[in-house]
Amino acid sequence: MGDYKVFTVNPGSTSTKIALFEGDKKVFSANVSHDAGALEKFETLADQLAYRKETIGQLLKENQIDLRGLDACVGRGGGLLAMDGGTYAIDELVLDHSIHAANGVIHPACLGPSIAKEFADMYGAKAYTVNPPDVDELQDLARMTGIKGVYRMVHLHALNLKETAIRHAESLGKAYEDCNFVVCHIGGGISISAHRGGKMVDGFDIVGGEGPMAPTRCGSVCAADLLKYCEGKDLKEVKKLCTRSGGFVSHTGISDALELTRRAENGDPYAEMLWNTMIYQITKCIGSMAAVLHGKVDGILLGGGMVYNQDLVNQVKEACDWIAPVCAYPGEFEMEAMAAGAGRVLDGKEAVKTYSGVCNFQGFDFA
Ligand SMILES: Nc1ncnc2c1ncn2[C@@H]1O[C@H](COP(=O)(O)OP(=O)(O)O)[C@@H](O)[C@H]1O
Ligand SMILES: CCCC(=O)OP(=O)(O)O
Repeated sequence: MGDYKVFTVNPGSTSTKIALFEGDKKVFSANVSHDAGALEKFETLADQLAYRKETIGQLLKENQIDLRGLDACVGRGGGLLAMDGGTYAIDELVLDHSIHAANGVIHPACLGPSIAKEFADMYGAKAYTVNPPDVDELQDLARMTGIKGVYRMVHLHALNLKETAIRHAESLGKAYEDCNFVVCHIGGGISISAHRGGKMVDGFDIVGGEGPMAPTRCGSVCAADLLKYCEGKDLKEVKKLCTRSGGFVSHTGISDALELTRRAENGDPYAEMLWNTMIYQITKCIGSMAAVLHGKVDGILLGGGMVYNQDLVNQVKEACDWIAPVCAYPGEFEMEAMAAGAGRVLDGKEAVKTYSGVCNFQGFDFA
């Protein structure tokens, strides 16, 4: 990659991460934690924009970071209508759809494009968003459900999943497009996905209640049980089980997996059962993605914060390494992925994409 100066911005639920890259070298990074109360006072995501930008400006000033000569600024995206993977120019449509969460998924990542565009304009740089969670490359077979008119659409940690896959393919001396992988992000939310020919051809929707239970998410639940559970309840509150109040939060009130494992180690049988159940469900989902790839799997790749836990990695290996080698990439490469995505288009290795604003799946002609 050329020696491009790229500034990356990743707004999260309780943090704002920034990083500056020169070529593939990270020359500065910072992660500001926001007090939950400080964010709660903002009614809408858009209301947080000024506060987030101010936080970033202050960080740059305190650390004497000079963005002059910037080539590109990349913001993690969100809120966009389903799209193919790639690096997208941030234009008026991206700005409008992300800040207003056109797809109805309200997540702080939606602030990324607005922040990136502002810094890019300030320094005469390009503004991009790379593989936002709205990337949906499902194959047709993965779309249909048993209810007429209901089709599967997914949201996943596309940024980290794809970067992990690209890096692992490189380590095998291959191109991502020539490999088959099952790639997982195991953090506050858990993404499990099947990658073939450089596309995420199947996966579980992390905002819709699919896949394994996660620290903040309920995961797949029998439809009949869920309908019964909904009786007499506020549906808005029930829906939060899919993204915020499910999983460990529903059972224990805490989302911190590290704390849950401490409780399990100290002999709490409930915590131990939850931990083992989550891992069991992860392995079942990995198995189903391996079947999607007809068993031709070059690797099962594990990323995300919980992969720092050796027990989790061991249990997944024990259950799944008959399918393919299980490789752990603890933490995430989100900032690196954004810089690399900008680098690929600045280098001309990949064409920059224009967001169409039209969902990339429009149903089947015959159904
Ligand atoms: N050694 C560990 N054992 C168990 N959980 C861990 C460990 N290290 C980090 N975690 C958990 O990982 C989760 C955060 O993962 P991360 O990928 O950063 O989350 P997010 O996807 O929300 O950004 C937290 O619940 C944290 O407690
Ligand atoms: C919009 C989906 C992105 C997401 O769920 O990320 P986290 O799990 O990090 O909240």
